[in-house]
Amino acid sequence: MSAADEATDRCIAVLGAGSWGTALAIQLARNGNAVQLWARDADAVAALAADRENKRYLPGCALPESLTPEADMGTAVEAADDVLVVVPSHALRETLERLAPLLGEHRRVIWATKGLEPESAKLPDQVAAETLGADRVTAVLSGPSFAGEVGQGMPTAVTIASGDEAFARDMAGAFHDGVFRVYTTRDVIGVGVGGAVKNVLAIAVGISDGLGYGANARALLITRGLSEMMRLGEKLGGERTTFTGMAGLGDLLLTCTDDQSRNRRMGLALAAGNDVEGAQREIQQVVEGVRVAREVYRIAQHLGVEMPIATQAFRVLHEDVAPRDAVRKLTDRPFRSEKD
Ligand SMILES: NC(=O)C1=CN([C@@H]2O[C@H](COP(=O)(O)OP(=O)(O)OC[C@H]3O[C@@H](n4cnc5c(N)ncnc54)[C@H](OP(=O)(O)O)[C@@H]3O)[C@@H](O)[C@H]2O)C=CC1
Ligand SMILES: O=C(CO)COP(=O)(O)O
Repeated sequence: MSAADEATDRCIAVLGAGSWGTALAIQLARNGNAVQLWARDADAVAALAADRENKRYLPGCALPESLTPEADMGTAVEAADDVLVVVPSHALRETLERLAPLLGEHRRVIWATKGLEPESAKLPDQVAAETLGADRVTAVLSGPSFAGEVGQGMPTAVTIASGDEAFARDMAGAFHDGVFRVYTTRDVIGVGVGGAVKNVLAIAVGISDGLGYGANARALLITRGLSEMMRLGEKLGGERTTFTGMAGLGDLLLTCTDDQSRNRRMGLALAAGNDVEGAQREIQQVVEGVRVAREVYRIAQHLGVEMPIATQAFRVLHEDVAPRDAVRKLTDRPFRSEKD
């Protein structure tokens, strides 16, 4: 009997019905969980219920029967044992503030958001502690996982990080099946930093590829980008091994090298001469790296962490530096030890 045939009694509320929220909700439902899928827009919820598909964000992936679209957050949470939040990082605080009074004592919260809070540069776990209270049991899901492939049931592996090992194991069990693998760790900070910084680096690689700089430059940017991620991540308290795992190198490789990535496509569009707003309108989904680049630049400056690739991505995105000049700034740097 496959995991999908084994219905569990567990119900999970998924808050956010964009591409990733819908794909994760489908995976949970396929794996025998009841799912309440909440979106903020009642018309979008009605369309999900009528079409049994998310035509706007995840076309071609049928919603399993055990997945119920729901327009009222209170109703979705009331029916659920635990809650999965999948909104963009700029919407995380307001979503958790709405969620906090609905949680009761026992419900635990996991998010799959990858980014930093605009202006404060806080990681999602800091935003969660401030809005839900430091005692709330929480976790983060991250790793190399395009929504479309998860929606189609293609093999994927992710990491779930939590200070509460029982919650990490429970959520891993809710998701894990023959094609969707879950690893667990306690390193919430490292997983959060990996998921945020890779977005910015994917924009940088998209710019380089879009300018036609080739495979050597791509390998350079990914490898040295990983060093930047590690430098910042360790300074913030993440563990080195996390950055060579699924939520670090795994997601960095995926996002930098495949055109399913919206961040990579942003870089390609900038290299082709588009501006950020025009590219964002074309892509029509969240491009986390645009805002996150500003926050990564801010904390790197504040902490004195050298991040030349992320800095040049920030300058192209927010200071009107031409893509070609930004890449030249990187290649013009003096030679140095590879260990630095
Ligand atoms: N897509 C992917 O492959 C993956 C995405 N992620 C991460 O998941 C997070 C969500 O991204 P993703 O689903 O891809 O984004 P999408 O652009 O596909 O969808 C965004 C969703 O968030 C909703 N939303 C936006 N603002 C708010 C708000 N203020 N309150 C409530 N809902 C809001 C949108 O609703 P509306 O339509 O009403 O605007 C929409 O449903 C991001 O941090 C992303 O990095 C992680 C792994 C894979
Ligand atoms: O996080 C992702 C894959 O792991 C999705 O990447 P993009 O947001 O760049 O599309």
